[in-house]
Amino acid sequence: MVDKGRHSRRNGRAADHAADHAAVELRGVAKEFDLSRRREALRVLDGIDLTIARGEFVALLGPSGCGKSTVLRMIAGLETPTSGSVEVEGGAPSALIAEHRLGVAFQDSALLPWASAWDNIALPFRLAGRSVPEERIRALLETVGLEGFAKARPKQLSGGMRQRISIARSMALDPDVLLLDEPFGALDAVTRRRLNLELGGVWARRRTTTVLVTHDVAEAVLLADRVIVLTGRPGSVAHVEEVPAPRPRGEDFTRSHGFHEVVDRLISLLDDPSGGGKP
Ligand SMILES: Nc1ncnc2c1ncn2[C@@H]1O[C@H](COP(=O)(O)OP(=O)(O)OP(=O)(O)O)[C@@H](O)[C@H]1O
Repeated sequence: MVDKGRHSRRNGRAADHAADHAAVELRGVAKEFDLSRRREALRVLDGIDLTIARGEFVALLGPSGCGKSTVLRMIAGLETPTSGSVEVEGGAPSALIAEHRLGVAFQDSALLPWASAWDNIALPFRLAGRSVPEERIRALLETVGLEGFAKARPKQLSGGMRQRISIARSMALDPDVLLLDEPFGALDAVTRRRLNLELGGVWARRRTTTVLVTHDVAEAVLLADRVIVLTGRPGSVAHVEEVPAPRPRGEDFTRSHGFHEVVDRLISLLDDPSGGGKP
């Protein structure tokens, strides 16, 4: 079992101060991209307010291009907001990254092509200057169903298998905040559902604060405490859906009336041509 109190003990008063803060907080965030070919900047996001509590799992849904990945990239410190603020664990994302407390698995997460699955998953330990705990790497390979592929190089694996390595790698250091951008996108439906259930269990037990971008409404409802529907463009929060079921959730939840009711409501919101059914 993971000890979430370790940062409090390690960082003393700094952690006490951070305890006053949400895990992730976006306030009045807008994002514009300057495109040289256009006279006006492209306003991708506007007026995004989002507070994510410690241990909460939030899924971001919305039409293609509404800015979901941009939100995630700002939380990861890979983009800066044009206006507004983004705080992670009470500070700038860069502070969390420097302490190796942020895990990311993005669609395009590059694996080291010359390194084995094992070494790719072990990479965060090496980057953090820590010794590689063999048992942990073995357990992570097993969690993502790749126990027989420890020595395989990325090019010997399918796209879905590479994604699973990225997921395992993002979890390696047991981060405080986990950012996942369509991590299951290249998987077949059966493997996707199996991993949803299995990793959903792991994340719920560890209470890792998680932000997941997905196009799969059922996946969002199965995994998340809250589903945020963004509408475009510029992207803003159109709807917030609380999923009133304790995590971890099993297959019985996916067969329940409550699950299907929420999935149907979200699908009709996303289907609304007026732009995501603003309440
Ligand atoms: N670095 C960039 N430079 C210019 N435009 C960008 C950049 N990054 C994203 N955009 C634009 O911002 C908009 C939102 O992109 P983003 O990837 O955040 O959307 P998304 O909701 O995640 O889309 P999808 O669901 O298709 O992955 C798009 O119009 C995209 O072209």
